[in-house]
Amino acid sequence: MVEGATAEELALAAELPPNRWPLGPDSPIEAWYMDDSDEDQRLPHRLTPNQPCPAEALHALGVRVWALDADAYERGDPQLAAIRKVRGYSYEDRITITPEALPNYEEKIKGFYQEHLHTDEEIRYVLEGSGYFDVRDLQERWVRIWNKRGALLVIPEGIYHRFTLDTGNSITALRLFVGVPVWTPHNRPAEHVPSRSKYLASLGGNVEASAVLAA
Ligand SMILES: CSCCC(=O)/C(O)=C/O
Ligand SMILES: [Fe+2]
Repeated sequence: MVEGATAEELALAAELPPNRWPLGPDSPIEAWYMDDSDEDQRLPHRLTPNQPCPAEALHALGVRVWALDADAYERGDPQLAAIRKVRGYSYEDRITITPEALPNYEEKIKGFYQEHLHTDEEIRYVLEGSGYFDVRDLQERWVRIWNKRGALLVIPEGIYHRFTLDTGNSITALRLFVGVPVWTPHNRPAEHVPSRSKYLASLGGNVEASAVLAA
């Protein structure tokens, strides 16, 4: 139990089991396996036919999601407050990614789309617009996670991932963090970064199972 959190806060912040995840085309979050074409990164890159990534597969990779009421943000959303408290997210800022709003836009966009990992969780809450967070699964496939207004996404320390805008070309998101933020990306290969082995160890049997599947 998190110190100081009430039962109500714990319930509001609770992780949903994957079979109740708010994933799908009518939800703020949707996930699918990507094709390998090198067309514009902002296109959806769905396979034909589309192959959704099941919530259980994302959960097994350590990804966590919530669909929040973005309209409630400005008036102080109790669910977001509870998640922040229970998960210890003490830092918060806001990033808007458009050519006009983001200094060094072209360079930043390129950097976000380089496959990388971080030494902490990456936590983003979409307030406006949308974008794609791609994560690598254990068979080296890219899973594209489409995050729209209301999507709160947590991707684990040590997972290889990247970010791109979609064809809407705009996103405003909250960046949350435990303590003083460290944004440094470690571009692949980053096997020497302790967070990578920590991540793989955290997956436990999933790594062995995936090796068998990939063989
Ligand atoms: C919408 S947040 C921009 C992407 C980012 O901060 C990051 O680290 C991507 O991996
Ligand atoms: Fe990142």
